[in-house]
Amino acid sequence: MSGTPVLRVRDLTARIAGQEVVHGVTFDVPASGVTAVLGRNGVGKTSTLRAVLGLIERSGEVELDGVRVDAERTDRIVRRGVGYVPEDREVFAGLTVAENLRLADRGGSGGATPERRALVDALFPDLVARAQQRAGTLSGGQQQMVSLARALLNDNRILLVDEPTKGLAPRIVGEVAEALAAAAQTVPILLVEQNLQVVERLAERVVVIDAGRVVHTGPARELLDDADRVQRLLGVHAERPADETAEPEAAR
Ligand SMILES: Nc1ncnc2c1ncn2[C@@H]1O[C@H](COP(=O)(O)OP(=O)(O)OP(=O)(O)O)[C@@H](O)[C@H]1O
Repeated sequence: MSGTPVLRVRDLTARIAGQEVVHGVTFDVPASGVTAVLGRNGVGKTSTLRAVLGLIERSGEVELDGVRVDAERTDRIVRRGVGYVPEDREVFAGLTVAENLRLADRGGSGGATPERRALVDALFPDLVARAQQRAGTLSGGQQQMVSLARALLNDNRILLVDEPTKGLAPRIVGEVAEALAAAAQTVPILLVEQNLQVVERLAERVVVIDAGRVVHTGPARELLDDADRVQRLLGVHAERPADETAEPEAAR
């Protein structure tokens, strides 16, 4: 891998309610593009993201742009420029789209600038049209766009995006993937994703986790081209986009 990684994770261990769920994971995230975190259900992908953010008890080393942040509180890590798009989207259902975005603005030098607002408006024209609509009345895909837009408003060094296409209809999965691809032109993304077509579309590199441990890292293409290894590591068959009969959800 060339260049200094934006995120270096070394021997990261995480606990939930005293029980260890991530057992010493080590990986790097390059300073550009999309790095996908793959693995079967319940292997510790979400917990790894949450441990990086300090949302759950953890030990080990986390470096952001060469600076150790593993002893810092979540709010400090976020202010250093780590954006989080959680699995459940977590939009404020009773607030409008515009209010959701306004609340997400971190302010100060890392907050929304006119340029960043323009970028978000260009990426999500549907949200501009629905600025006064309550977020709770949006579709799942639109709520995902709000969640992504909130993270993109701020000046982040990296985005941690957790299963953004989960539960979405195939057409909407494509739209979310397009938005992520455009976002990845502006900020490196660490993406938890189970849909291998989306991984193939977006990711340059993969980190595969099994039972709380990293079992494979490397170029996405190399893994996805190796059906036996995909089956062994992920327990699924790699569905190729060219395969018109493939049901995206079948890859989960
Ligand atoms: N709040 C919790 N309390 C207790 N155990 C939890 C909690 N959240 C997660 N776990 C356990 O931690 C382990 C890792 O879960 P995690 O959500 O990180 O996995 P994951 O790979 O992201 O799974 P999924 O693909 O299902 O989202 C699992 O065994 C899970 O049961």
